[in-house]
Amino acid sequence: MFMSRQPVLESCLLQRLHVRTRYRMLSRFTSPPAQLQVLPSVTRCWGARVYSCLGPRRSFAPPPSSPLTPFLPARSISSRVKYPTLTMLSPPRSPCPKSKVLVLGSGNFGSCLADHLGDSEHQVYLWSRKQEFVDYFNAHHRNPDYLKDHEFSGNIHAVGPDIPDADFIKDMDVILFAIPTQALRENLIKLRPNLILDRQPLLIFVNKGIETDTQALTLEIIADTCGPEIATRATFISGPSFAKEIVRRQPTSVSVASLDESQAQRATEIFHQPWFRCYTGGDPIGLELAGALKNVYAIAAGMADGLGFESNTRAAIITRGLAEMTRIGTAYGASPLTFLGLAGVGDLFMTCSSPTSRNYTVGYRLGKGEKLEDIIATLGSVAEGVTTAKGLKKIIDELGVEAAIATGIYEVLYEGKAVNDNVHELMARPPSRELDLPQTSGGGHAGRLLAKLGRQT
Ligand SMILES: NC(=O)C1=CN([C@@H]2O[C@H](COP(=O)(O)OP(=O)(O)OC[C@H]3O[C@@H](n4cnc5c(N)ncnc54)[C@H](O)[C@@H]3O)[C@@H](O)[C@H]2O)C=CC1
Ligand SMILES: O=C(CO)COP(=O)(O)O
Repeated sequence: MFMSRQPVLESCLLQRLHVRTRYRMLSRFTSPPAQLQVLPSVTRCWGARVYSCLGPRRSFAPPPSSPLTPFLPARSISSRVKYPTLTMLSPPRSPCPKSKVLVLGSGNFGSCLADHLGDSEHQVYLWSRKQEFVDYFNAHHRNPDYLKDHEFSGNIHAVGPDIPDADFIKDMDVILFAIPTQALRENLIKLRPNLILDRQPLLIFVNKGIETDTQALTLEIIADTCGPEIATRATFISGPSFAKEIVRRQPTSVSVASLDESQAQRATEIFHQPWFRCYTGGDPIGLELAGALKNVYAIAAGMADGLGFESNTRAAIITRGLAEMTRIGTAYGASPLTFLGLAGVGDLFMTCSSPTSRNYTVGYRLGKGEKLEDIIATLGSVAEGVTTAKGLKKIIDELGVEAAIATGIYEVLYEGKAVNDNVHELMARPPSRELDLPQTSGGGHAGRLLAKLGRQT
């Protein structure tokens, strides 16, 4: 997945002796994991390399279907079970330079990324608006609400419940926002007076959604609340990246984009590790749209699975969903290429095909006949696709692009359309050309947004 297998095998043959010698040198490592002992030698070597590259985790429970399962220790999710430290065989890239990072939002993704950065020896402050969270986290180094079985990096200190003040912020090198899109504006309004422009930390955003009332992307929310200078330098990370897999150091790759690519490069330097690859780009608008829209198609895919449809249907939803989101994105003024990247098809494929996805789960439960209010009330975590579908509908209407799947999901969620009728209506449409990109003039919505930022299209 993250490297071609042939070079891996070749380099493993060269490294095999080296790795084994180093195993013997490790006094704390008494015997290799059982899985590595029973595998054929070349495979064992590859396994040893992957295992050493991924390093130890305090929590680890590879799913039975994982392709890496044979190479990874059958570690209990309980952190009471300790495994030998193998990071020294392939240590994390040392962060250059070591940074002070404030993570806003202590849900699944905020706490997961705080852990990732803490493991890279950055000094991390994890903000929560709840005092109970702050007290519990600092006492136990665990998140009481999400990723509950994971023991978090010792380099994280929880802060809150008030938003950090100007004195605190001026010491930060990075502020990472992992707050759901609908709550971002209110938090940026609170934070803005504490940001000093000439000592502006790197601002990174990982939320995937569209603001319902305004149809604004995050870039526009930042421009509205903090001004064009801050928005232009804002950096966005998106891509197939389930929090619970990142904390287990499963190989993960993401897209990182900013209008100021030097900022995207800075973010990459902070996040990139052998188990977490970052690919930089300069189309934050496309990256944001891709991340937000894939959640709507994940609801559609889950709904089809919930109704009992199988592989043909899911493949059609993923492929037609990609065509649709590329069409919407292009009409908006984003680059169609961005939708072929990790933030586009990568994340679309993952969330449309995994019950780990909350958006897929919303769709699945709708397909099984549950009511939306009941699903939201019991999901326990945000599913951004539900609110995004509403903002997206207005964008689709304004752009005048054909987007039958997204429109159907909007009608199911907000107009009471039955899920079965939705499928029948989608299938009963007359035949059409498969792939067409809309013509854009004047840069579309992106042109207006960039003009707001003082940028020419
Ligand atoms: N969980 C995942 O694997 C990934 C999530 N994301 C995105 O990251 C964003 C956050 O998602 P999760 O952390 O998973 O959500 P979550 O539901 O696990 O946590 C949300 C966090 O935001 C906080 N929050 C909610 N309303 C708030 C407000 N008004 N002010 C301040 N804080 C507030 C909650 O207390 C909670 O700590 C979403 O946009 C999501 O799409 C992106 C990639 C992966
Ligand atoms: O965006 C995600 C992973 O990349 C998480 O997806 P869900 O929000 O559907 O769980």
